[in-house]
Amino acid sequence: MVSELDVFDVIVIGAGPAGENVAGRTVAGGLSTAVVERELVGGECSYWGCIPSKTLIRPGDVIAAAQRVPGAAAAVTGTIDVQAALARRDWMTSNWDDSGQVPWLDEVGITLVRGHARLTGPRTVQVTDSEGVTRTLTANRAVVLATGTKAVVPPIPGLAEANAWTNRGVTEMKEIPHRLVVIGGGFVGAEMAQAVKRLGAAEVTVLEGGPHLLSREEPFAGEEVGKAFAAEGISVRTGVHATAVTRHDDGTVTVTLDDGAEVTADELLVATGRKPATEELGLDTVGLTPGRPVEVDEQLRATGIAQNDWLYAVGDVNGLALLTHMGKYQARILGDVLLGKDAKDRSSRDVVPRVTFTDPQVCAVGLTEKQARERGLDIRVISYPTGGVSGAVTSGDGIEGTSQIIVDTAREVIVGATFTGPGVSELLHSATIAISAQVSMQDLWHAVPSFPTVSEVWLRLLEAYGL
Ligand SMILES: Cc1cc2nc3c(=O)[nH]c(=O)nc-3n(C[C@H](O)[C@H](O)[C@H](O)COP(=O)(O)OP(=O)(O)OC[C@H]3O[C@@H](n4cnc5c(N)ncnc54)[C@H](O)[C@@H]3O)c2cc1C
Ligand SMILES: NC(=O)c1ccc[n+]([C@@H]2O[C@H](COP(=O)([O-])OP(=O)(O)OC[C@H]3O[C@@H](n4cnc5c(N)ncnc54)[C@H](O)[C@@H]3O)[C@@H](O)[C@H]2O)c1
Repeated sequence: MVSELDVFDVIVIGAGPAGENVAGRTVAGGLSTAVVERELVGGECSYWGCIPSKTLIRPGDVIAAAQRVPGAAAAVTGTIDVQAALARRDWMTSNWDDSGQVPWLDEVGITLVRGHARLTGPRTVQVTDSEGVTRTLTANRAVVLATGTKAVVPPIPGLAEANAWTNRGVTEMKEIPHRLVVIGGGFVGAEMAQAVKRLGAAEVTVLEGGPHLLSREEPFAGEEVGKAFAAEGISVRTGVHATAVTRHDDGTVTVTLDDGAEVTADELLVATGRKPATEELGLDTVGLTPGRPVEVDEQLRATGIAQNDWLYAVGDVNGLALLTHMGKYQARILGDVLLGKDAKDRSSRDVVPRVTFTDPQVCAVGLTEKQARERGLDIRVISYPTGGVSGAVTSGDGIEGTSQIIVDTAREVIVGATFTGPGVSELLHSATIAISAQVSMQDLWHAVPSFPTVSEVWLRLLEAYGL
């Protein structure tokens, strides 16, 4: 018999940023809501993603910024206090303890159920706790999958036995390795390679299969980051593939490459992408395929199930945009959908803002040039050096980078933008607004950037467009 205590309007599986935000919205709208979490409330972002990675990047970034300013540079003479930097990371992750996040759930009235959840059929979720005790929950209105992703570990011989770091190992590190080798030069690999080097590693080598770092972004962005990495002694090898990994008895690890070269280090970070956490979720019981992302429509409703009015997916698990802010956006939209409002996701496919927190930063939103051309859009690509405006020069010496917009000439609106340069992340939201609201080039001309700010690149880009 089903206990009334186990029946909710909404059951959310996963208490990461996406799951927490759906639950916050539905409970505020009067729907009884349970969240099931098998690890820590807060998810990957709080403990092994955004928060510890950005905290570990910050000390090196601050020093680099000061070193670009004559006068201030002279004041930066010491080395980073690594123990203090790691202690701050520990504080930022609450020592991987979620007791600080749980009271919010209680305060707003969300029921937290600890354990591993799996679907057992439409609207039913079985939860198994750490003692093996199971409980079956039933949802009157919706089950929301918000289970996130896990690191992909490619099938390279020896890798599974090499005790390599994924994002978890590197964000939890207790000391800085003397030598680090990184497989994969995407978001995680690039950010963490530079963080570890700046925290004091003697040698960092990034092995990237594609032609340049940050393969999802404009090619110039990855090339500029690669150039900056070379200048600070981070070795980048592109177009290479690992064929074997060996962990030796002395603790060192060797990666053998397809060109016969070998790289030996003290730690190995695997940063080759993510896979959806849907393998043990009971997707097969509702006609979906385990291990695949849960594809959704514009209302975040899972597709591929007949007459689906109950199963939804938000955040990384739906594979649309693997970023915290996008998962939270989807959660807000879904909250409104479940409360009966006419809400739709307008941004997760084509208006996704993303920042790679390397130095230089790579900030982009919307389509890349390649994506725009693949869609057959008639475009003009306009670019201007980020360092070519007074606001960059007053910020320091050697501020370089590229600002680029992609204009759909038929509609005279921007469909993609990329800004590279040190500390330019705050520029990005201006482009996000322009793209999301489809502001015309003519109207942008009247949005005057302040002098002397780096935002003046907007003025130069519009002039280069012909305004
Ligand atoms: C190193 C690193 C740095 C990153 N930096 C950034 C950044 O700077 N900015 C940014 O926007 N994004 C960043 N990301 C991405 C960001 O972490 C993810 O997009 C975000 O965590 C996704 O949120 P989510 O709620 O969808 O999933 P998650 O945060 O993965 O949460 C899912 C939760 O579901 C739980 N769960 C899974 N399966 C079950 C189950 N069957 N039963 C019960 N519970 C379950 C998990 O334990 C987890 O707590 C980074 C990622 C990494 C790895
Ligand atoms: N600042 C941020 O917002 C931020 C930071 C970190 C992660 N994230 C999110 O997490 C996701 C995952 O990040 P990620 O870096 O793991 O994945 P990614 O997809 O960004 O990069 C993976 C890289 O590994 C390379 N690669 C794959 N297999 C390889 C192999 N066998 N050998 C060599 N190279 C190989 C790929 O070419 C690619 O460049 C990102 O897509 C992003 O959405 C965001």
